[in-house]
Amino acid sequence: MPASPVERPKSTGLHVGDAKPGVAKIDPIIVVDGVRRTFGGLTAVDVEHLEIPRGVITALIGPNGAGKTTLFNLLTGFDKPNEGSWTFDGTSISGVPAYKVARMGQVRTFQLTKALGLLTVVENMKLGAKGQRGERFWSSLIPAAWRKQDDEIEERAMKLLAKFKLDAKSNDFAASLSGGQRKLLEMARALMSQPKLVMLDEPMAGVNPALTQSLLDHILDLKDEGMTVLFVEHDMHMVRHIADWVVVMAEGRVVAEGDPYSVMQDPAVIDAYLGAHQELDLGVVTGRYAPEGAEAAPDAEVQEKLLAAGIAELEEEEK
Ligand SMILES: Nc1ncnc2c1ncn2[C@@H]1O[C@H](COP(=O)(O)OP(=O)(O)OP(=O)(O)O)[C@@H](O)[C@H]1O
Repeated sequence: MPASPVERPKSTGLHVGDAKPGVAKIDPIIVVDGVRRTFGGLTAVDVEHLEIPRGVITALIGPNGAGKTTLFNLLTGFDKPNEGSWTFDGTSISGVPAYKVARMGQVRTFQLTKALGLLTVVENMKLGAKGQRGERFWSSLIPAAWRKQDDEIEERAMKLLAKFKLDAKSNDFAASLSGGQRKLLEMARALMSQPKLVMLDEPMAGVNPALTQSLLDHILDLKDEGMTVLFVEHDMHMVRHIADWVVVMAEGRVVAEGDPYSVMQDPAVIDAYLGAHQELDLGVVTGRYAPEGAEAAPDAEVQEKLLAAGIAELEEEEK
């Protein structure tokens, strides 16, 4: 039997006034204004105003094609908008390239590509370290300084790998890892740069149940260690139990915001996005339960709305 998880309370009181799209946060780490990105005639992102709260876990959800990944790419400097601006930690970073954004403390996980799979696990980790002296011309002329820093980086990498239970695999090719281990490596690599904000793109995709708990615990640990987490995810069980705040996008816009319990009971969100598979409760593995007064699994009510929307019937017919 796995040990009972330590209960980790959700953060509340994050916003000012009613929870509606664009609502101001008490302490935002990211503030987005008028960001629009089009591809030909298609508007992929059209966000009027969005604030991401600091020091907590925010989920970005929405149907396929809602613009979540495009917004991630814009905020991290991997893509450029047609218009709009945003700040990170009070500094404008619109138009700042990805490597500089990462150096400022805002990192995202990126998928282990084929090329990175041909590097070892520890080599992947070293790529995540920022400001490596060996990259700079003058200091690279002093091999002793370079080696000392390389040793420090390797030591940090091995400590993180031990935390993520990947240390025994440090010299294996990254391509040999399982889907879940890859996700852990992607997260560990992001932490090499000691970030303030970690952005995770579908952390649960391809993860088998054996590693689910470990992955969720690591994400909750990031928050406990003082980092802000923003993640895109389709797995609603995870969103409900991990997120302190949820932002819903559809057709490029932010259509709803709020704590997970309210957002997931919003009929507009259910209609637009949620399936009928809400019956599982992850509180048992994450130690995150619904606050007093909120229904963790509002199954009967949700089921009713789904029936009204014709979604539950559809599921029945498909069986
Ligand atoms: N490079 C591109 N060129 C053309 N269209 C693009 C490009 N990138 C994204 N799009 C389009 O922009 C829209 C938003 O895509 P995006 O990938 O951001 O959505 P998403 O919410 O992340 O979806 P998913 O959940 O399926 O990953 C989609 O209609 C997509 O086809």
